[in-house]
Amino acid sequence: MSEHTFAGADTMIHLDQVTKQYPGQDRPAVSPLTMEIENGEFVVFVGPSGCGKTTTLRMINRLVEPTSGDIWINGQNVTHADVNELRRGIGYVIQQIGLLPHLTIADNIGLVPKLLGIPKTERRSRAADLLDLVGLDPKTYATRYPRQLSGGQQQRAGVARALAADPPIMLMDEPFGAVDPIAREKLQVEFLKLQEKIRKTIVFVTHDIDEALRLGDRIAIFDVGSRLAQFDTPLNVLTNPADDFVRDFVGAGASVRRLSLLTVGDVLAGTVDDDHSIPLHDAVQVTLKSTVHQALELVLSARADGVCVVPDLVVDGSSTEPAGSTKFIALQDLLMTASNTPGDPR
Ligand SMILES: Nc1ncnc2c1ncn2[C@@H]1O[C@H](COP(=O)(O)OP(=O)(O)OP(=O)(O)O)[C@@H](O)[C@H]1O
Repeated sequence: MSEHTFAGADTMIHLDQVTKQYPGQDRPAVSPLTMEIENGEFVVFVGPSGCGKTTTLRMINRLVEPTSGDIWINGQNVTHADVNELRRGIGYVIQQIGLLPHLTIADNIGLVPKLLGIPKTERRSRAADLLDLVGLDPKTYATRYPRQLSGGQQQRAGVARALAADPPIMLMDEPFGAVDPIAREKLQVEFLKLQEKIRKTIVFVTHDIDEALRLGDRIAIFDVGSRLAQFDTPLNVLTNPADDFVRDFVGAGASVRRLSLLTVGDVLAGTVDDDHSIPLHDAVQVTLKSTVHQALELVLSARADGVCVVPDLVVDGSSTEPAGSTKFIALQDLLMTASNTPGDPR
């Protein structure tokens, strides 16, 4: 395997001009695509059906072999490397879950560790730890069979199984696609908390723009033929859509989505620091990390004049902000942020 020479030092996955032409198809499923994903980054592929998201994802662990181009993982060219070795470092979660019905949940999770020769007692305790991590009580669920779990619970067990060999990379193809909207939102929130702990490099495919905006550090918006229309942070996608395709894909409601991503701290950072007098009696308190959406809800329900931005969480008795940094943002300025949405033409 040759060493990588040109991508950034922190790059975990580098797709370099990869293409996929399936046999018998007129057009390539993926035309030359180049992208870099950093170590510990959560990247979401989103786009209309048939634009090559799954094909691209599967080229990373070579479930689909690229027709041309190179795949680099952590500085190594793995385009022609041993696939078993490659896949050991890559967890894979799919919508259909793929838990084996005749094995208990603990044995399903222990499958890959077993192949790696890890002894039974260690496999058991690792399965229990992983079940804990994904929010399933091992005492209850370790000995159950997949059919004895709900769809959402099976999905969590699928995530635990993908994490069993502690791979640095996780590929996830519509993992929450089959669960109902409420369970899905809960899984998303829990999965974000999990990612804060495990800091894996994650590539996640979805059709759902809201899921993409909620989860991704960056989102890759695919157009037909795998044209990468935009690869950027959720806020930038909403604020500065690269073209009409992205603008249409994000669609109506970009303003509201943007307000859920923009924090009060972002608003303050963009304002001139003139000396506002603070009418404390008419302001509700928020922190720098509150979203503009939350701030507006509070102000409107309290019929206040604005928000008083108090320092963030107090850690060890000392705040993370210097004393005396309390700022006031008037309702009209919050509303200006709401109307200042270049991402939403409507
Ligand atoms: N095994 C295959 N053989 C031939 N063509 C295929 C194969 N798999 C996918 N394709 C075609 O390649 C294109 C890209 O498919 P892919 O599944 O990667 O898209 P996608 O964006 O993930 O779609 P979806 O969101 O519907 O899952 C489609 O036109 C699809 O029909």
